[in-house]
Amino acid sequence: MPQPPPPLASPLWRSLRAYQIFGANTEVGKTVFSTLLCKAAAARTTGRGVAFLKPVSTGPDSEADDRWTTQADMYAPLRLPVVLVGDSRLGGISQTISAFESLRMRGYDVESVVLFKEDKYQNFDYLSEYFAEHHDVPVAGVIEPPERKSSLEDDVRAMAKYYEEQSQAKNTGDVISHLDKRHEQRIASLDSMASQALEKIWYPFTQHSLLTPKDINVIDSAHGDYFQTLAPSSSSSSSQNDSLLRASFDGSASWWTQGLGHANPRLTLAAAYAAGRYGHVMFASGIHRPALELSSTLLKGMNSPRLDRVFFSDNGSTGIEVALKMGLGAAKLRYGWAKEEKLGIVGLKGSYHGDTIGAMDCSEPSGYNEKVEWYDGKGHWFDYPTVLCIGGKWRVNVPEELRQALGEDADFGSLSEIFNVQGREQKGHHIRYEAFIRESLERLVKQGRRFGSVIIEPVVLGAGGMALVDPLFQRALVNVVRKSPDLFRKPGAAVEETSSDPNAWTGLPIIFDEVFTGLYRLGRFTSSSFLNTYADISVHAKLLTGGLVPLCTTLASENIFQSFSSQDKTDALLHGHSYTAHPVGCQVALESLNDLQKMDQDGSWDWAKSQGWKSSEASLTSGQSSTNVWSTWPRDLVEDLSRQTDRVSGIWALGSVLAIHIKDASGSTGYFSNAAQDLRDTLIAGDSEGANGSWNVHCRVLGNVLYLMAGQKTTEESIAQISSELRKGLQA
Ligand SMILES: CC(N)[C@H](N)CCCCCC(=O)O
Repeated sequence: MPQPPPPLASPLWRSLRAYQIFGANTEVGKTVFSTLLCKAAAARTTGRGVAFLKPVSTGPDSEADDRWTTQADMYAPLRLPVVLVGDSRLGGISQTISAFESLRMRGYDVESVVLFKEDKYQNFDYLSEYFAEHHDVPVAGVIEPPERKSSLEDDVRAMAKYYEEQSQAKNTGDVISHLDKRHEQRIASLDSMASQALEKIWYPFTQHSLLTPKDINVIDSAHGDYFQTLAPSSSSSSSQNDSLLRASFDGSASWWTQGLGHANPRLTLAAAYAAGRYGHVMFASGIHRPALELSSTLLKGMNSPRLDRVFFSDNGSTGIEVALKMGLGAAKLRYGWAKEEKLGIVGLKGSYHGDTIGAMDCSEPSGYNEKVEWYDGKGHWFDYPTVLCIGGKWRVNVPEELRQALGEDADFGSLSEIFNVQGREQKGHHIRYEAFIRESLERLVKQGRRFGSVIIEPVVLGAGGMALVDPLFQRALVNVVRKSPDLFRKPGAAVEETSSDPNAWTGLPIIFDEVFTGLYRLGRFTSSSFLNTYADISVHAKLLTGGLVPLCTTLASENIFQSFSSQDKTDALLHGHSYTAHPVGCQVALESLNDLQKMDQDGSWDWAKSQGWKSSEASLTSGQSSTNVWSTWPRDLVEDLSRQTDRVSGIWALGSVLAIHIKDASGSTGYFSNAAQDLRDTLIAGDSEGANGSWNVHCRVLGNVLYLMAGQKTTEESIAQISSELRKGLQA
């Protein structure tokens, strides 16, 4: 089978300069200007060649090379500096400005506009002023070529004379000088960025004293799943002939946000449209189409009888704070707790719901919060069984301390079998879980603990170390809490009336933090579906906007919503960010969700599902399709790597996430372990043998866990290439 080409590096060399000529229209003189610029450049580069390439033909079917993508989109990953040939004819001003804007919106640097100077429409005069004033881009005018002669010979002679004269004209020379200057500036800027960053930036989740310039990922641009980063060899003396940039797979999906590809033109256009139509508009007591349509799309996609209302905020952390206010507020009201009777949350060990202090307080004490002055963990965090592939077997691992209550580790034939929660319930697997949870809660309540909400990340605990939780345990937790209002009401308080609303919360409001796990990250619209249950409050961000802009939504049931309704203004949910429901985010989210849902429906992920995940297991008797639990990462990759038991303690893959738990010789795990660092360094060093330069995999680790997160548009070829790097990296 022919090998797919390695990921594409944007071409940028110290000596060789490459430019792209775009025309604002047909017949504007692309060939003439290309010839003039090549001749002018050749005159300056004694002994070195100047080459010109017309990569594709357009036009009618019989002449066109490609009809499926615009050329502006097709070449975008190369991000060559652009010379735009403007249109000097009637209508040419708007043609030229539109072309410029379309290129700029796609991330091109239009360095120079060139066009014919002619007297009738005088577009040159207008455009020179326009581009100088609005974009600081120089416009060069060149006299028009001579009229076509009747004889070919005369015509060739006249054009040769024209090219000779105009390539030496000052205006043409100025274009080349300007391009040279901009080239030098671009490289100088890339060269100095890392050291400047060390002086000016305060990085997130980074110990600066350990940081050197070489640790800083200098990103020139990004496209699809790849950053274009400054290659380590770029500063060496041999670099005159090496591309300064290399493709770097964005292995953390830019901190779990990326789904539809960097610089996705549809999302960019959606953002530009909303910015152009609204900018940002105040949302309290207002409404705009993008927010309303997004709310309907989200609620419909969640398909939950318990979710009716959408509250907008900025990012996952703030969306969680909103959810906590909703859940704790509703519980306090229902059970009649006084203001000073503080309520805690029920959660899971290692959970992490955001970096703001309220969100931190619902995580157990850990390295993340131990030095945060105001941190005050408020809750109980259950330990739980996790799922890992170990030595080729899919296993539910029960922590040592829980074995007496929950039983021993159990092996399953596949991940799908573990996720068949209804099938496992029919076999009674949940009974010990439920008993353990009920007994633990009873004990805590007897000790005087009070709870106001359950908050969990369905299935995967992200920042807590990419732990894949046994979904049956989380389902048991939800079910026990819902069946146990007796544990949560204020002692001595009258038993509350049963609500006529079948979807009213019972026990405690259940909050699902789907910020990382939802919206197809794990292969499904909502990760709650893995638990086969519905939340009362559900938080969504990250993939919500396909990876372009921050936005968060907290969805709630009508019943929760009504808890805040009274004649007293202070009973309302007094919360609202300045950029609440910003139209740009809403429009981008709408576009993202539509695209993701379309991909789900049209079988875009069939290639991934058929990589070993689509099997017909006899155990799947409850109408649950085995293909519902699948990953972008091939099953044989996961199972093969899991057999490297000398280095790997376990591995799992679900949706676009692959998590490798590396053994730590010192026995320590968690964020402060360094066990996964070697593998990360190997992947970052990259494949130096790529045909058009080296490429690498940029990723982050969570202590002893190295995870890779593909996008929802990542191709089978990319996954195969990265899988091969991973196999090599683990053997190294
Ligand atoms: C990205 C995100 N949701 C959280 N704010 C940070 C999670 C911890 C990541 C730590 C790291 O990458 O070093």
